[in-house]
Order: sequence, then structure tokens, then C-alpha cells
Amino acid sequence: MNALIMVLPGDGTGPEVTDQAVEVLETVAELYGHRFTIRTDLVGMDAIEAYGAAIADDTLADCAQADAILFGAVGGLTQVGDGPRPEQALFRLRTEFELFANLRPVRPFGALIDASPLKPEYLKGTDLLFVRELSAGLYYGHLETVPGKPSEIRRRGNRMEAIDTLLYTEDQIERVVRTAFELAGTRRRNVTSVDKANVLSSSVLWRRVVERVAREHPEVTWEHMLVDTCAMRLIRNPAEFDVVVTENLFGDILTDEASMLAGSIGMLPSASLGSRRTPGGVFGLYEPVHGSAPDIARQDRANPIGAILSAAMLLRHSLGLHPEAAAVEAAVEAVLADGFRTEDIAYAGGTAIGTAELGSRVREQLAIADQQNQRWRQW
Ligand SMILES: NC(=O)C1=CN([C@@H]2O[C@H](COP(=O)(O)OP(=O)(O)OC[C@H]3O[C@@H](n4cnc5c(N)ncnc54)[C@H](O)[C@@H]3O)[C@@H](O)[C@H]2O)C=CC1
Ligand SMILES: CC(C)CC(=O)C(=O)O
Ligand SMILES: [Mg+2]
Repeated sequence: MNALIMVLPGDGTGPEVTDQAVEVLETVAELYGHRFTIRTDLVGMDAIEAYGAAIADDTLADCAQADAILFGAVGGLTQVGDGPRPEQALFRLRTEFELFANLRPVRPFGALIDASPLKPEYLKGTDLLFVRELSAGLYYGHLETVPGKPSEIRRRGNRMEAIDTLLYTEDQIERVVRTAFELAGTRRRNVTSVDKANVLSSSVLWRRVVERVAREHPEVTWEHMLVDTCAMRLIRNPAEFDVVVTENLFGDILTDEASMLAGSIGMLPSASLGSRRTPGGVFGLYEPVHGSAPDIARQDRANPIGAILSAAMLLRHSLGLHPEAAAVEAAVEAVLADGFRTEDIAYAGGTAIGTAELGSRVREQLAIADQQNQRWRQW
């Protein structure tokens, strides 16, 4: 198939891990006979320097032409003062393309079971999917798209105060909850909806919408759970969860916590999906769950697996290439089973290698699996 993929590597370790994911996509194209056109542009700090904005309008226009976006990470060590912030690139992309459903799967690899700080017996059977609402909530106070919704630091008398606004419409809740119930139907048919309904009005509305959508899906079991309880139960019994749906901020925090079930924040991929259809599926932005990790940037130390598994999600959700996506995941599994690890997961034993070598070993495994398949076909 032909596909146009927009690549936005960004800041810090973003370019290092994205390079590995792009090379994996190029290997998939070569082995499976696809033609992927890769177009790359600046986002984050370099874009602020070059274009005066964290993402340029022209870059957004190019993204609109693409089947999918592969994103690295944005952000620096220190926050810039009043000027544009690199993180605004993400918010503009999420808003522009109405990327409302952020899928973050957490499935610890067998070879890494000892890399998690949790004892192996607690991790047994863990396979969960977070569906994080991505288009609204506290993070969107500054955007003009929601008029009269303040987020600012201001003077009150001779002291300062700060305000952020948390706003959710019924429609914003309904579309993401519906996505979660539909996805649960393809898995173990269980949804946990996470909120803070004992305190927040937005959570009370969230619950009402969940109850309405749940009635349309009698085949799916479900429950409400308060976010503080969820944070605790994710560690005490992660295997009890199938699909977890929650609002933007809670989902951001809980998924960083859940990354440790997989051994490292460097392991988790994500897909941010909207509703625009592509020839193979749905348009989306794919990025690892971690940030720009400036503390280890340009040292060949970052774990590229979250980025590579994000590329696998891109193949599956935006291009409809399911066997290719599964082949990438199997190649990652094989590399880990062979004992190769970046330093963040090296305490599970094995051989510590750098970002680039891990990526090349995944590509090598893809080629080996392809040769084996060809041999099977000849027989
Ligand atoms: N999607 C994005 O672009 C995101 C951007 N950020 C931005 O990233 C910057 C740094 O934020 P932090 O709080 O430090 O979060 P972070 O996720 O970048 O790093 C947290 C810790 O995890 C480690 N880490 C992260 N990714 C890793 C990888 N692939 N392999 C091995 N270790 C890894 C880092 O070295 C660091 O010790 C900030 O400017 C923040 O705003 C944060 C989260 C997401
Ligand atoms: C810039 C941040 C809000 C991004 C983030 O932490 C995330 O999307 O996980
Ligand atoms: Mg985050």
C-alpha cells in the first residue's frame, strides 16, 4: 500500500527514539512491499527558534495531508518564561485533528517480568488498555477554542493567585466513553471508568454519561472507580483491569504510574485517534508515553521500544496493516527474549545496549521472521 507518514521528532530524546521507529517502518515497507512516503518537520524548541511557534501552520497543513503522524516528544529541562512553550505543539495537534481518544496499552513482556519493581506474582495476567480523554479538561484552559475558560496567574490585592478551569461537555465525554466500550467488546469485555465524583462536578456528569453508554453495551461489565483508589489498585492487582477510561489529567498520571508494570516509562506506546477515516483505518498521532527525557538526551541511552511499538500501532490503526503490526511487536519480544536491554530495563539482567543497537536488533528480527515465513510458504 502507499501511505504518507508525517514524522515530528521534537526535542531531547525524541529524535533518537523516532529515528529507530522510522527505520522499523522502512524495514516493514521493504519486507512487505509497501511504499511509505516519510515527510519530516520541526516541532517544539527547534520550531520555536525557526518558525516562532511550537508548530508552524504549514506543518499542520502537511499533517492534514498525511495518513498518520509519528511524534517523538517535546519539552526542555527548564520551562521557558512567557514565550511559546514547546508542549503547545502537542495541544495544537490534538485540537486541530480532534484527537480525543488516547489509547495506551500496558502489557508487560514475559522477558521483562523481573524489570518491574512489582513482584512477578502481582503482574501475572496484566494486560490493560487505558483510553484517556485527550481533547478537553484542565490542559485546555489557554486555548481560544473554549472562550471564557481561564487559565492564568493573576494579581489579587498585593498577592498573586492562579486559576485553571476544568470543563467537559457531555459530547466530549460520550465519544471517548463509547470508544472505550467498543474496544472492550474486542477484548475481555470489562470497563473501569475512573473519576473523582465525590468532589468534582465534571466527574458527576462523567458518571451519568458512562451509565447511559453502558446500557447500550449489556455484553460489557463495568464499574465506576475513584481515581485515588485506582492508583492504589493498579499496583495491588493490575490484572483486574481490562479497559480503563478516564479524563485527560487522570489518564496522564495513571499511565506514567502503569508504565512501571511494564518495567520502564520507555516501554509504553500510544495512539491518539480522532474520527477522520483513512483508506486503512483512522487518522492518528502515534508517540511513546514518555517525554523528551532531556537528562539522557544525545547519549544513546533512551529506550526506543515505546516509539517502535507506537509505529506498530500506526500500522494497525491508521494503515490497517495488522500482520505487519504484529510482526513488529513479535520482533520486539524476540529481542527482549534474547536478553538485549537498554539501561532503564537492564536491571532485569541481559546485555545492556544503546538506543540505536536496540532498534537495529528489532529490524534484524523482522528480517529473520520474514525469511522463516518465506521458507514456510515454499514448503
Ligand atoms: N508527549 C510529550 O511530548 C511529553 C513531553 N513531556 C515534556 O518532557 C520534558 C521532560 O519531562 P519529564 O518529567 O522529565 O518526563 P520524561 O518522561 O521525559 O522523563 C522522566 C524520566 O524517565 C526517563 N525516561 C523517559 N523516557 C525514557 C526512555 N525512552 N528511556 C529511558 N528512560 C526514559 C527520563 O530519563 C527521566 O528520568 C518536559 O519538558 C515535559 O513537559 C513530558 C511528557 C510527555
Ligand atoms: C505535555 C504533556 C501534557 C504531555 C503528556 O504528559 C502526555 O500527553 O502524556
Ligand atoms: Mg504524560
